[in-house]
Amino acid sequence: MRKKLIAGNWKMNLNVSDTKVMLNELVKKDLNGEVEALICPPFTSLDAAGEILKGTDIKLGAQNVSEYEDGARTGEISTNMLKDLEVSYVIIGHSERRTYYGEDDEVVNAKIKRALSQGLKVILCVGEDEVQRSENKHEEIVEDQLKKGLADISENIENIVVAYEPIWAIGTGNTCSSEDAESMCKFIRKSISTIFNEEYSQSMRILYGGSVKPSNVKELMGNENIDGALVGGASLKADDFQSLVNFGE
Ligand SMILES: O=C[C@H](O)COP(=O)(O)O
Repeated sequence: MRKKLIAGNWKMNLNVSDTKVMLNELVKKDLNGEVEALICPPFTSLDAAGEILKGTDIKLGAQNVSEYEDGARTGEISTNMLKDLEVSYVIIGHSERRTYYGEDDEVVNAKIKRALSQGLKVILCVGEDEVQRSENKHEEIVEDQLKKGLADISENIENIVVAYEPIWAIGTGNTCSSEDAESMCKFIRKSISTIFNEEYSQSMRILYGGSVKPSNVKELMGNENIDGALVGGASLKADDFQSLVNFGE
């Protein structure tokens, strides 16, 4: 049985004071214990967030990590630094990193290898853009991202989560239909069985991301192959995040 995961990706939002206000409110709320809740704040808020989440069931994640060990890499953050702050998950290959910072599949693969080797859990993001979808190339694009991103990985594969995020649905309010999201998550599970094996593909969690909100989370989570959500905008407020974890209740 795959435990559902609701992950909040705050992106470049909420400074340290805002983080404290949001999380102090969130930790007082009743959250569905059957669902794993994860908050991924900006690097600058990880320490403060970790202090507040300590002793709760809400996990802490980062939005990016370097593929290199500690050393002369100005502006980068290492796995060692994340682990020091009790971070357990890291998002890798988000479309905003791929598009705005030129992260290609090779870099994504190196980051995943580094994170897994250090015992971090990875949320690998894949997804097609609007043109690729209109040309009916979405499966081909996603399969290619999975094959390249997960190439030559055999260590700690149970720590990989995949998030299907169609770029045209991110931050636009255009949610992918529940049927299309399920169809792509099912396709991803099939691809994973080819890359690794059938047994592992059945145990791996696959999330949907792109304009998930309290009003549509229940329908999306009712699908057989959708094991959670990676949520941007709707994860920034404690009430909304509670509602996401409680599937709209
Ligand atoms: O990582 C989260 C996704 O990019 C979705 O963002 P969104 O919920 O604001 O559409």
